[in-house]
Amino acid sequence: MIKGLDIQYIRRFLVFAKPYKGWATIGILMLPLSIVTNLLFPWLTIRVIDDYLSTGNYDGLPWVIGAMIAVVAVNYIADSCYSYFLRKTGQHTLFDIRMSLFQRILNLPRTYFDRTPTGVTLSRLTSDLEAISDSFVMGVLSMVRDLINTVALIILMLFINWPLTLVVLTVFPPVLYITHWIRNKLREIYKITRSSLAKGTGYLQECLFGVKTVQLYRAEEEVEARYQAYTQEFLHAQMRSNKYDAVLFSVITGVTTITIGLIIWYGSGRVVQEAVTLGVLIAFINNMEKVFVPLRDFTGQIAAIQRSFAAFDHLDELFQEPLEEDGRTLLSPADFGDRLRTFESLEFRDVSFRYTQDSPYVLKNVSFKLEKGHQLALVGTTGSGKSTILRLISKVYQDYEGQILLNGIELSALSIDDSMHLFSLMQQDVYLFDQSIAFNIGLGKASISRTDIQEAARYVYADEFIKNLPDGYDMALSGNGGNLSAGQTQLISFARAVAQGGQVIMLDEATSSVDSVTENLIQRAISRLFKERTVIAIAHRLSTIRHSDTILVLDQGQVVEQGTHEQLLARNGVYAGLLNQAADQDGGDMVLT
Ligand SMILES: Nc1ncnc2c1ncn2[C@@H]1O[C@H](COP(=O)(O)OP(=O)(O)OP(=O)(O)O)[C@@H](O)[C@H]1O
Repeated sequence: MIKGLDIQYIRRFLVFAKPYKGWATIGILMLPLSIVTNLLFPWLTIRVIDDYLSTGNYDGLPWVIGAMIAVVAVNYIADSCYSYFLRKTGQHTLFDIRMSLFQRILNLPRTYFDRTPTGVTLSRLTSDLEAISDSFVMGVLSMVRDLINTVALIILMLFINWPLTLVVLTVFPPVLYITHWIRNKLREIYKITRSSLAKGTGYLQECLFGVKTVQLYRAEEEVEARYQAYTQEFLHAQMRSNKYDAVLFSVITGVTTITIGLIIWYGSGRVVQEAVTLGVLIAFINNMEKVFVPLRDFTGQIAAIQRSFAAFDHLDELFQEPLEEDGRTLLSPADFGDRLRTFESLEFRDVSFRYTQDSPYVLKNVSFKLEKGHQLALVGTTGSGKSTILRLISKVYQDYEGQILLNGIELSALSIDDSMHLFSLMQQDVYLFDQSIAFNIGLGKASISRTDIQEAARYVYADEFIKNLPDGYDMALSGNGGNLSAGQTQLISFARAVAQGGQVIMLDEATSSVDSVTENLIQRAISRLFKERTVIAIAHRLSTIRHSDTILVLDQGQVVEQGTHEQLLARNGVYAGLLNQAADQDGGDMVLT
């Protein structure tokens, strides 16, 4: 009844259980013991009734009763060990799946995050894994045991009295048909349930992230209405699945009762004719419970297992997401030797790029060269492609046309680790974790010392303000640096980039205005970097732009002008126009946006 695809999933995920096969083996070895003791009990019941109670000969009866007690005890122990060891295997396996998924998510390309809301990924790691833990690990274990027990019981019943067993078996085909039909229905519904839950979680995550904006713009009602729509979809799917669950449950309960009635009706007639003993009839009535109750539970477990198959489906999708470097042939360190030890040059040759196959080009034949010790400023109106250039250098996106040469080597042939160690990125939209300032500066450099962290902060003039904060470098940040000012956040981002130790600084200059003292520190840090390092900067402030050896002016993805500040001013073209525009709006340092 398990479809080919399901078996494929199970196989794929069973690989994770391999390290725990010792525990699984102990659990599985308990199964025959559980089955044998389960069969011995009805057999001993028949013996007690037919050989002792019906004949009035009680010699040896205490031994048989003793044996029955021992059988029950062994059955109990075998069942407990079976559940304990297999659950332990399941839970450790899930732990490994969770860690492996998390690691994979961290390495997925940016395109995945562009098209997938964060909440959807979040629900894969939380509710989908929970569904597998609750339903698959627990459900499958009891289902397998119940199924084997039921088959074994039916075989025993056939041996004891086949005509009575045939009475029982006549009801099996309709029951199996109904179970199969409802199973398919439930599977469809569980898929909807999980995807609406994921959508709801995604939206919830987005709302909580932007709750301040929601409150500021009084958008509570609008946001609530959308959340209600998602949760309502979830509720409807749940209601539908409840309906099928209820039908299934009552069908099985009804069938059990009818079959017991049939057995009593047919069996008592045979007892009167002395074709069946009383012990056999009583054992059959008892066995009915043992055949149908697992069948009823089995259908309940099927519902839970459907839920976990839908979850497997989602996790499998995530495991199938290609990693950025999948399918690419990369050069190994042996191929490029020590040509990447120090930064020499970075060259764009006719680079064109679009984010997706069906979207327009955002970079068109861009060419420039950055030499060691030089500074390059990227200038242009919003959306002209400046950040995209930095993203291509950082290998956040890779499928560009043309050539990007790092020290003469094609960038797409290098792994992120082999190329990115030469660069440090100073982001505008820096993310600060809810950890200490020291942790945030040293991010990604597990072995960095406190002295090096302080050195990096001193280099960008951040040391003084950090030392004046309560707890200094150990001050805990919260809410993405919500307890710092915008300027302080920028300085920490600068310190983080310097601590990374890259030879080329990629700066995405912030446009937001900060207080004049911090602004002064930021300007001093930038001019120090421009004097001492190789820099490629998305520059907005005239003071930053003027420090650059080369200014690249971009317009709608194309390089329209290239030169020094003086050369471009003399040209009186796009750059001069941008400057004039900024001069009209600004009082102090001009900001080109
Ligand atoms: N992840 C993305 N997916 C699809 N299109 C994108 C993506 N990021 C940017 N774009 C598009 O690419 C174009 C260039 O964007 P880019 O961020 O490089 O501009 P920019 O010059 O850095 O702008 P700004 O100064 O406003 O930051 C824009 O039209 C933008 O809409």
